[in-house]
Amino acid sequence: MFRITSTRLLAVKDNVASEAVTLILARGGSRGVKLKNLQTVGGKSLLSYAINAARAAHLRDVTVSTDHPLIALEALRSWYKTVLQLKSADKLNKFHVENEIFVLDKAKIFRRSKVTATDCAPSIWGALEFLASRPNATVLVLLQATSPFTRPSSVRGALSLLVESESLDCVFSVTRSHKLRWHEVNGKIVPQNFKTDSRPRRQDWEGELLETGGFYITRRNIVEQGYFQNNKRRTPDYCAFINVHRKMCAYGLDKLPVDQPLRTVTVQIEERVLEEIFREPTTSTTCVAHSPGMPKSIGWEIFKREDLLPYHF
Ligand SMILES: CC(=O)N[C@H]1[C@H]([C@H](O)[C@H](O)CO)O[C@](O)(C(=O)O)C[C@@H]1O
Repeated sequence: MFRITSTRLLAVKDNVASEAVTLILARGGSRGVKLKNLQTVGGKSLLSYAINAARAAHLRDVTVSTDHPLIALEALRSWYKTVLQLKSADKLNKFHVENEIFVLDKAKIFRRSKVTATDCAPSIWGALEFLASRPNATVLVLLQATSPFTRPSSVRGALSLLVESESLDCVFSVTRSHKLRWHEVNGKIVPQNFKTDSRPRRQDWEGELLETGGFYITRRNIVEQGYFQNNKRRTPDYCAFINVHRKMCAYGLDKLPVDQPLRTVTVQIEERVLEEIFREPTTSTTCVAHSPGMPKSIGWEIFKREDLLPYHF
């Protein structure tokens, strides 16, 4: 498992990273939640979180691919908070079209075709359609708007990891889980990742990696073969995994605190606590909860929420 550090972030070779293109797929016809990409969390649309993450990660070439005018408008609004106030025709005339992509300064909107925006179309179709218009791109960064907590530093770090390591074909976001899974077989429940007579203890088990869906960074040749990930071998030889914030995985979108201000300070503290426990699972709970700069109540709140009590001592 790789950890992204700020030193690594500084080491990004901009010339290589510049061959990377970032894509946010945001179709209008989402079935489960209508116009899902425009739904808000903490007062901001899911799409704007993805755009902001891309901008904060200093990704140079970011495109939103959509088949829906409101989504295109929201993409522009997120790029330029004032775009809705652009009343002068002069400003609007600055739009131009390049290879099917509407460009307004740095904001790019790709007109997604109906075929790649249907219910049964997988993301890879949208990615392939877009890449066809970008023959010089060697790396695709796919950001999913359904993960509003994707951290810019994770994306930037993941991209540098890929561009620095020729042997890597893809880097995508995962989280580590120690949950015991069961599945149903003919009306009976059967343990899936453990045996009932030897239940793993958290501290003796490295857990499992769960794909969070936050981002997928893949070399062009792999995408052209129809995949975001290759399955040649396990990490770190071909795929690398970034441990991203557990929250993305632990909370479904439906459980997010919709339209309530996000407590970002808590998120950072939470990450510190969890990292500490992953690094040293035998650390005492009291020790972590009382570490310098850690408000006591928050420490305990995190343990409770993450089911680390009473299992973590
Ligand atoms: C890159 C990719 O395959 N994206 C797919 C994601 C991820 O599989 C999921 O986010 C992983 O958690 O799921 C969907 O959004 C979904 O099921 O509606 C479809 C989308 O095509």
